[in-house]
Amino acid sequence: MGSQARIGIIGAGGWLGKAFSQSIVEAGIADAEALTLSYRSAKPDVLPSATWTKDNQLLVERSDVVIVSVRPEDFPAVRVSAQGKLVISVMAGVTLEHLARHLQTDRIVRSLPNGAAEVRSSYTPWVASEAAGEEDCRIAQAIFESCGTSDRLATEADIDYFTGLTGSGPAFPALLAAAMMNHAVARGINRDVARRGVNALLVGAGRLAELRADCPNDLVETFMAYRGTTAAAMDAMRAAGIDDAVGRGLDAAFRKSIAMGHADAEAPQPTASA
Ligand SMILES: NC(=O)c1ccc[n+]([C@@H]2O[C@H](COP(=O)([O-])OP(=O)(O)OC[C@H]3O[C@@H](n4cnc5c(N)ncnc54)[C@H](OP(=O)(O)O)[C@@H]3O)[C@@H](O)[C@H]2O)c1
Ligand code: PRO
Repeated sequence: MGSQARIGIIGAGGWLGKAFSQSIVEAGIADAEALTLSYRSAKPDVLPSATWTKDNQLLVERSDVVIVSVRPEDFPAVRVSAQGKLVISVMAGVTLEHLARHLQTDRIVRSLPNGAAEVRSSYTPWVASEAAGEEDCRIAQAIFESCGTSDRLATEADIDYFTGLTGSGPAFPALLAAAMMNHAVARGINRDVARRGVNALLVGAGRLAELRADCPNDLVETFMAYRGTTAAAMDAMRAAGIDDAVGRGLDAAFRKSIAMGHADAEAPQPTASA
């Protein structure tokens, strides 16, 4: 499809929809003029040369590839027929089977990016339906790589697991950083200074990980080997159950993703209309 790909994004006014529409143009996968972007409330003030619409069926008709980027609870209200089109979903917990039934196409890629797509640093795992062809998979992978890195996974259950691991993932360093900042402020450190310090270490840790590409266990051992302040802190955090807490969190995210898929299966069948 090259630069002539006609791509539609349902929910293009949202966090991921905006990131994808911009990264697709930046990467030269499609010109802005070849994008049809839908919104529900306010028309976003980006990509003015794309076609913006509230009509999702019109979007489907104008597109070869349709990306669905609404929240899972809003998906039932997206009543379109995408027969014969490639659909790429970024929605958490919405199964391939439900996507095919609801959108009336068997060419589906189910993916799970993360919020770092906004800074073109998402990690996006994906799976494809049996009917999705080689060219479908190639364009999907190119779209994901326009805003970060990506892997095709073996099974749909793996996507449910990665929904917590990397889809929700950027929230977890943020959770750790919030705990650190709260601790510093409780110790009487100025809030702005604590925020700058903690934000800087998040960015620095990310850049170090990018540069060294070490296994996280190796990085932990490198710090442990000093047997100094860092090891004292990490020993205390482990003794307090940090590994168990993280495991419980990832299990909870996996269960939630599966439960969302089951809820979909019980949802009433929509009637296709614009
Ligand atoms: N953000 C993440 O970190 C992340 C990571 C992985 C996967 N996801 C998945 O990605 C999807 C989008 O997430 P998000 O964070 O981008 O959510 P978001 O910021 O809330 O964006 C969703 C957008 O969809 C719009 N919308 C809802 N119904 C619509 C309709 N019928 N037609 C057109 N637009 C419609 C909403 O419009 P309004 O302005 O009217 O609400 C909103 O702008 C979700 O399914 C989520 O599970 C998100
Ligand atoms: N954000 C969405 C959620 O929390 C999907 C993964 C990350 O459900």
